Amino acid sequence: MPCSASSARLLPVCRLQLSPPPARLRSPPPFPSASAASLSRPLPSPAANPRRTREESRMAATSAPQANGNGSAAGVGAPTNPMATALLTDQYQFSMAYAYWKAGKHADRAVFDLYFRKNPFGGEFTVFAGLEECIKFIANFKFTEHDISFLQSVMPMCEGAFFDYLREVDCSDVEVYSIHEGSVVFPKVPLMRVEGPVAVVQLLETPFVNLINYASLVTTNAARHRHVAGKSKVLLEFGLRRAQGPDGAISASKYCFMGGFDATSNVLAGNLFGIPLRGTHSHAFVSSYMSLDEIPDKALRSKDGSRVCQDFVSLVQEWLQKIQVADSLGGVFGYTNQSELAAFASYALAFPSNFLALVDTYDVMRSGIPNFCAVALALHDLGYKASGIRLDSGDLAYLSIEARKVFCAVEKEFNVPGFAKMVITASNDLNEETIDALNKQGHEVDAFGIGTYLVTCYSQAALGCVFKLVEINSKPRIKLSEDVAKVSIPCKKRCFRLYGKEGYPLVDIMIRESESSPKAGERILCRHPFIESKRAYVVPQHVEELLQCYWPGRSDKPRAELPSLDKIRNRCMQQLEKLRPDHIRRLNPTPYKVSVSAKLYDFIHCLWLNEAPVGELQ
Ligand SMILES: Nc1ncnc2c1ncn2[C@@H]1O[C@H](COP(=O)(O)OP(=O)(O)OP(=O)(O)O)[C@@H](O)[C@H]1O
Ligand SMILES: O=P(O)(O)OC[C@H]1O[C@H](OP(=O)(O)OP(=O)(O)O)[C@H](O)[C@@H]1O
Ligand SMILES: O=C(O)c1cccnc1
Ligand SMILES: [Mg+2]
Repeated sequence: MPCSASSARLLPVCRLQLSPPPARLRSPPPFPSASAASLSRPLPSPAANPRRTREESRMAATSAPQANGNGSAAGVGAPTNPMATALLTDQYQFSMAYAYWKAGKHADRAVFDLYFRKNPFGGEFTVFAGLEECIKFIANFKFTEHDISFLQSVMPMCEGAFFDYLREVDCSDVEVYSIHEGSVVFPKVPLMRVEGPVAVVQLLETPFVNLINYASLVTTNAARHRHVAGKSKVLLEFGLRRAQGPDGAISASKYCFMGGFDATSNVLAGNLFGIPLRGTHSHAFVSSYMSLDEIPDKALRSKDGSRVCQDFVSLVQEWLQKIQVADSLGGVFGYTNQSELAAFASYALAFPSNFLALVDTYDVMRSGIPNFCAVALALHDLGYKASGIRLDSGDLAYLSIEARKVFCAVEKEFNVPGFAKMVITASNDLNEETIDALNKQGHEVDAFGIGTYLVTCYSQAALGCVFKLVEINSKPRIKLSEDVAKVSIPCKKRCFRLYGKEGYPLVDIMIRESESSPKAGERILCRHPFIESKRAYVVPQHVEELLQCYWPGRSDKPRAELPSLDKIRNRCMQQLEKLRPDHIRRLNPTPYKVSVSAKLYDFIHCLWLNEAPVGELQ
């Protein structure tokens, strides 16, 4: 607890014994939960400063300068991060491009699959994100003269004509087929299939994997936090200060919103993507005040404008006295910290319609809560409705329950309808586990502010997406490994999600491009790609083709539109709701089935035998 020279005056003194102080993190006494209405309260309108709607943000991005005509023609705009340019790749991609070129192989038609091998966070689902940024990346893919000079300087061994070739390279002959962004996805199924001249697609490997990896990881993390918190809670992303640099922070804000968060504290993300902005205030604001004398203008006009209270601070003090002597509050509130009261009163004068106080700077129950109630009741006299409190330390279950008890008592004692439903926001190193623990203990938190664990994906550092060659010049290719999980699934494939009678997805199936699609009502054999004994007949009620054309290159396929962030978020929410609950539960979730057709199964194993040299025992 912070302490100043004048601590004797500042420290709250407890007159009567409060309910026993909690042993750290012990289970609290039970208390009825807040009504549904308090939990489903709509988000207050976003920050008052001019901000773009999500649609305007998209339009602005769409009109961003284009590096080449192709991107412009596609009208998809520039990547969010201006560092996402053609040089943002690993050096070995250029080495390979040169070797392909030297061998006259650079224009060979290659097909690569982008997929991951294992769901993150010990779960059995992943949310796919980052597609829009990949499409923006290829729409703008072009080497500038500056890039070419740099490449010449670092690859002096390469023939000059190679750089003339690079000057002409763009993604106009590349095709990208992708699962819709925001979809729930599973290991081994291609999230994207990228086709094109092998040298060019090879250059795309690193940036594509980079743009998908963290995006999908953090979206999944956000979706997991949403799942554990439940639909009715407000989730605020507070990670900017803790994220891995500005790009990590901006990406986190965008993708946490996609994964089900309601708002962010990150102002630039609000501006770029139209994500609702939310925020409270910090401890510094509270501790910057020393006394009530620091408030020069104490006047506050009533909400309806009909009258002016000349001394709002005195009104607050009157209310504090009433709280201190109120019988129904059990006379538990003694002397509160007056510098905290000054900070709250001052904040209320600045934001009378959105008053929210951080109540844990000195002592939550002995000072923060009564001071908050005094200011909130004074605001109520003038027709305003306070928003609530934020708890940022201590036992959040216990404190939220105790705070709610006080709000209920105040509502009754002073006949202030709605006071009991004051929003309680909690923050402080929250994550899936702590929210789960709070749920198990019982709590009265309405909104969670989550930073570090969410945006750094603390419990898993990377998703581990890979980009593997599956076909070249129409010849299927395979990558073998001692570890079966790492053997790639060859061939240009089409992928389908088969839904069962109850509307849940049953299994994803990959088939060779030449095979006919699975059809609703028709029985199909689904085989585990590598384990012979694992197979099942499925009669789907509904069949969904997963890979859609998002970048047609020179083909005449229609291009799927990139949806708005809101639409992607809705897709994510809906897909998670459609998934069988045992696939998303936290403890021992059931793996979702991923399969191949009988033909593809046979082909994989035939190619495997062909490519694997037969060992010889001596
Ligand atoms: N009832 C609870 N059950 C489980 N975990 C909780 C509960 N209440 C709080 N926590 C978590 O316990 C941890 C408390 O951390 P710590 O002891 O460092 O913080 P504090 O002392 O309360 O706050 P600070 O150090 O910021 O003053 C946080 O991660 C918080 O989210
Ligand atoms: O805890 P996180 O999930 O990362 O959420 C963000 C945190 O950032 C702020 O305080 P900060 O951590 O900067 O200071 P504090 O811990 O001393 O409050 C805020 O009060 C949260 O506690
Ligand atoms: O607005 C807040 O309360 C906030 C924002 C960022 C980090 N911690 C808290
Ligand atoms: Mg902290």
